[in-house]
Amino acid sequence: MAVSIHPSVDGGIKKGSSSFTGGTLTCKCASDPVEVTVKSQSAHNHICGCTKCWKPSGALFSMVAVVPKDSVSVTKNAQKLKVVDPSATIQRHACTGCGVHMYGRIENTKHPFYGLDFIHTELSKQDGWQEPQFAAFVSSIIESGAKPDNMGAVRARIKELGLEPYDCLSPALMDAIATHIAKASGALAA
Ligand SMILES: N[C@@H](CCC(=O)N[C@@H](CS)C(=O)NCC(=O)O)C(=O)O
Ligand SMILES: [Zn+2]
Ligand SMILES: [Zn+2]
Repeated sequence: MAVSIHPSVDGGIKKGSSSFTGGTLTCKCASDPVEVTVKSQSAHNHICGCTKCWKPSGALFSMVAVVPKDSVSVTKNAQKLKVVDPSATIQRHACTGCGVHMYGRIENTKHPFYGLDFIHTELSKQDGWQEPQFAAFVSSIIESGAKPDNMGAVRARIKELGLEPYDCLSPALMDAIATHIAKASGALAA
């Protein structure tokens, strides 16, 4: 049986729609669910193996994308949200009822990704969100208890799905982060 990566990709990756302009994310509470409205298509969608990103139960990976923070608003039951780890770079606002992370925000204005919020588009009923582009922090699944001996099979399955596995972010995003830092330090002309 194929290794299960995440329910949104296990059956094959379905392309998003270039005309899609956003939708609503709903947590998993049976009553009074939190609702977040996103008025934008998502970008840089990827699966993430790190211990900090929210994963649906049983999944090895999370699926997470970014949107401009100004396109994100909490439209129902905001009182149920709480920041999981206030010391983290990404402030993940989770539902205190079901544990789902509704959005993650970077408050540090100097951070390379400041202005972008992190969202899990699987929480939306709408079709058309950008499909995942790569797999990040693959080795980190071991930190959640995945068997090191199975990593070859996990990476092979990710490749079979058409995604490239990386142990940090993708080269394009790592280059963007390094460029931002080099411009801030003066090593590169701004
Ligand atoms: N190996 C670590 C990696 C954590 C990590 O660096 N996660 C990345 C991808 S989400 C990140 O940008 N984290 C910032 C944060 O969590 O605030 C873990 O699994 O906990
Ligand atoms: Zn909830
Ligand atoms: Zn992550």
